[in-house]
Amino acid sequence: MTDTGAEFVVVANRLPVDKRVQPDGTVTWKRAPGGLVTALTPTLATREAAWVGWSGAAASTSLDEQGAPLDEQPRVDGIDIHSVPLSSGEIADYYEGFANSTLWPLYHDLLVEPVFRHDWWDTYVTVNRRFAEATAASAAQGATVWVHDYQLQLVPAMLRELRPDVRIGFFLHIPFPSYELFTRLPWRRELLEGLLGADLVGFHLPGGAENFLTLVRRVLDLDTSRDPVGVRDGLGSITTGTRTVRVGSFPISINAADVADQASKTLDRAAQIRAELGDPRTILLGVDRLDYTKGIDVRLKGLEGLFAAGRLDPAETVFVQLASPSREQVDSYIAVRNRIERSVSHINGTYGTTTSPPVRYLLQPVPRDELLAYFMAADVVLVTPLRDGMNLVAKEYAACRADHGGALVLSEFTGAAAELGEAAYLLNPYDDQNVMDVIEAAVTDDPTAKRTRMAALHQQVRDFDVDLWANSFLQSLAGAGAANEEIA
Ligand SMILES: O=P(O)(O)OC[C@H]1O[C@H](O[C@H]2O[C@H](CO)[C@@H](O)[C@H](O)[C@H]2O)[C@H](O)[C@@H](O)[C@@H]1O
Ligand SMILES: Nc1ccn([C@@H]2O[C@H](COP(=O)(O)OP(=O)(O)O)[C@@H](O)[C@H]2O)c(=O)n1
Repeated sequence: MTDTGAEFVVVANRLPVDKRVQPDGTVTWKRAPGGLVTALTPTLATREAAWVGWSGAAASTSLDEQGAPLDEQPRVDGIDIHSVPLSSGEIADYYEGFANSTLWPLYHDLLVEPVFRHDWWDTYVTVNRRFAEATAASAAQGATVWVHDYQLQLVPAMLRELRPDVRIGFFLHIPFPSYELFTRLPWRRELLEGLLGADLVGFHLPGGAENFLTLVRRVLDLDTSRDPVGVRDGLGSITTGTRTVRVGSFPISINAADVADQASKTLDRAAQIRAELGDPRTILLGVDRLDYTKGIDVRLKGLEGLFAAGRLDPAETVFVQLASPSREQVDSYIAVRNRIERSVSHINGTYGTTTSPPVRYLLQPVPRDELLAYFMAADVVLVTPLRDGMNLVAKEYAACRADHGGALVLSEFTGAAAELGEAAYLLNPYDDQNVMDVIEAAVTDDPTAKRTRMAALHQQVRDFDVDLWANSFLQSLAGAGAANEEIA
């Protein structure tokens, strides 16, 4: 960062770097691979950029050899990192509590009962203020600030108060609920007012944008546009005081060319995986954070039903579930893990042999290359969420399969279904029969029909990639910010 601050600032709950504290107390920071940092790499590379976020660990009080606090503001790969410290109590109340036990289930259609606690809300306000203050301190005069996701919905208004000169964009990565669900929140006004500090509020889908416009109109009694919101176009608008807040739909994507290129280098490993799994006729694959929204139990139940009915042969089928541990202290995550593990062991106990269990389940992070090799080995990838903002796994699989092999089973309740729904094998995860029918069709369908579908999926993700997402959001933000600055 220059003395006067960064011209482009990303604010997200997570930092794009991993902090490692060695036994001798030395600290190193390494770039962490992740969707958001990959998405923003080209933008970050062309400007003086900063990233404000949390390291993922409780704040340490470690000191260096001279007794000074360890550096929490390193520069990594040209990005100024501003680490926002959280105590273990704040992690419990802000991250595990309000973000992931209140907002996450509420915004994901009440898949589990949200918990409403005023003490969690108070910590959410405190932590959002800390993020806003760190951002205000790191942004140059007139900078562009892009705030991300449900953990930080109060930051836009807090930042606007501290720094009226900056352009503020906000993007929500998860679904945005209807009036009926959102208004359960005791803090509904505060959250909407928090978001209205932005010049542009973005969602994956037009439906989320339209829910937001309705809520602002009905809860805050503000004037809003009423026309349908388009994709990357046809923005909605809200008039608040002297400013206009623009509202839009910007479906996130991936760097498809890069994923295809990396995947093409994993073919030997993919063949080896197939052999290690016993060279079955069909390899089915699931790749998810272990989250109750992802419908891992839905696909296990579908598979069990197909084995039980003799529609799939467990001796010729292997289902690999790669699950990465997530939010492990939260009760609903502990419960879904127990459900999944019971189901895996029931299926293997009933339909397996001692040498060939039909389900292979891993609960640990998998290196990127290995993950891509699994995508190349899979005959069918099962993406079966009960609700999901986008789902990048579906897009990554489509990007990998430049060979037009494989098949994608995709839940209607993902954001990705809006773009991939025509060529994927689309299912309703709430309909047991449909889940079985669609998985069976994806396994047994005519190979030419499958190749046609995969060719269309691959082309879709190549045409609508992550640069388009970032550029279209930032262009709309520039327009919205400039219009507000003219009025001011
Ligand atoms: O940071 P965590 O608590 O470990 O959770 C990981 C991320 O999960 C969520 O991802 C969402 O964003 C994806 C990209 O837009 C989208 O494809 C997916 O549907 C969403 O669930 C969350 O929104 C992030 O903030 C978390 O960092
Ligand atoms: N075992 C796993 C599971 C997911 N992932 C990655 O985590 C990301 C998940 O993104 P997503 O949009 O599908 O879902 P969220 O976990 O962001 O809700 C993808 O980039 C996956 O490739 C992984 O690296 N290892």
